[in-house]
Amino acid sequence: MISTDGLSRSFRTPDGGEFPAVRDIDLSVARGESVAVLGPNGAGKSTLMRMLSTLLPPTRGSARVAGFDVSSQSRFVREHIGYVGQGSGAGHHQRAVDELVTQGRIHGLSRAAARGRAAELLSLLQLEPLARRKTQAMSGGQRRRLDLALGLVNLPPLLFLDEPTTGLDPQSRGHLWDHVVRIRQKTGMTIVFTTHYLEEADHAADRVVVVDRGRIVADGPPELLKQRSAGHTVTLAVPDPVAARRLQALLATADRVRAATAHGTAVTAKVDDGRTALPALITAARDHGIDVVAAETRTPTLDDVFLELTGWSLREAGAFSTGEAGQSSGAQEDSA
Ligand SMILES: Nc1ncnc2c1ncn2[C@@H]1O[C@H](COP(=O)(O)OP(=O)(O)OP(=O)(O)O)[C@@H](O)[C@H]1O
Repeated sequence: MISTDGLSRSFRTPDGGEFPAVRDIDLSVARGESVAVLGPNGAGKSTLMRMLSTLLPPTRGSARVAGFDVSSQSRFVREHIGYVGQGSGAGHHQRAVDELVTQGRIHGLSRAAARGRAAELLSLLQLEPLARRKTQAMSGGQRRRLDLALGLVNLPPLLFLDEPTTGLDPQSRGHLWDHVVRIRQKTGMTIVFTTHYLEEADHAADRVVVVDRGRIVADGPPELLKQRSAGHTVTLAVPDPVAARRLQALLATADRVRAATAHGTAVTAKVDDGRTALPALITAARDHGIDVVAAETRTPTLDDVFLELTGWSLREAGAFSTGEAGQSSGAQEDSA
């Protein structure tokens, strides 16, 4: 369904230079797959999606989508895809049903067929009670559901969703994904979506492509990410940064520790079982004359997963915000 070869996109910088937003992407997506493109702000996710959906020409490399070249056959590509961009694409003055009918007409449906399609989609996305409501009077979650319906008007075999849940509360996010999963089960549609949220990728994707600084740094089923992040994270606070670096060096070679990172006066260690490791690590520190002033154990966050995959903390790589509990695990140069 999608096949790219060295797909790249650079942007001109104000000083006349070039900024490589997407670099040498070789990606292949099979018919019926659901693929999550995961990464921090500025990683290049939207740029990649916009190239694949013909909204932005590549500066190098090529891509075929639904059997057509995105550069030379963009019209045919567009006939085979749905695209739901970031933010609300829905207009602000029409009623929901009219938005859908207009979109159907744009896709070449007769008025009657467009009305029929609008009714089907309103039902599918449980928007029937809101059919006559103007979009500016809808909640964020309702508007995103309408956006999703708009992306489905031409019954595309391939749907692109660019951060479809940004700005929604957790309940509305879950609700929207339930719809996407159901539509996919019903239609067998191929779906490619971008997200910041590991749990969304886990819920709705067969495969996760992690993008960092314009490149693919990991590609595989969500289990791959979870396996990488299995276990616990133990954080020990010590009185000063020198003690933290000493403790990091000590823990980096300790039996139970898979990786250790120092950041300021905190040392974070990746372990299989935090409950048994925590007392042992505190004892090891004290045996070496390092005072531990505070300690905590927690399950890994997406930030930890990303750190393991890329050596970068998501929070440091961009203005990343998940709303999840948890702290940044440490600076790249401090990684053990
Ligand atoms: N039209 C543009 N002109 C100049 N730079 C751009 C343009 N579009 C994107 N960029 C830059 O390219 C990089 C990748 O941006 P992109 O929007 O693809 O990232 P993203 O992974 O989708 O981020 P986010 O999660 O914030 O949406 C960023 O550094 C961005 O500033």
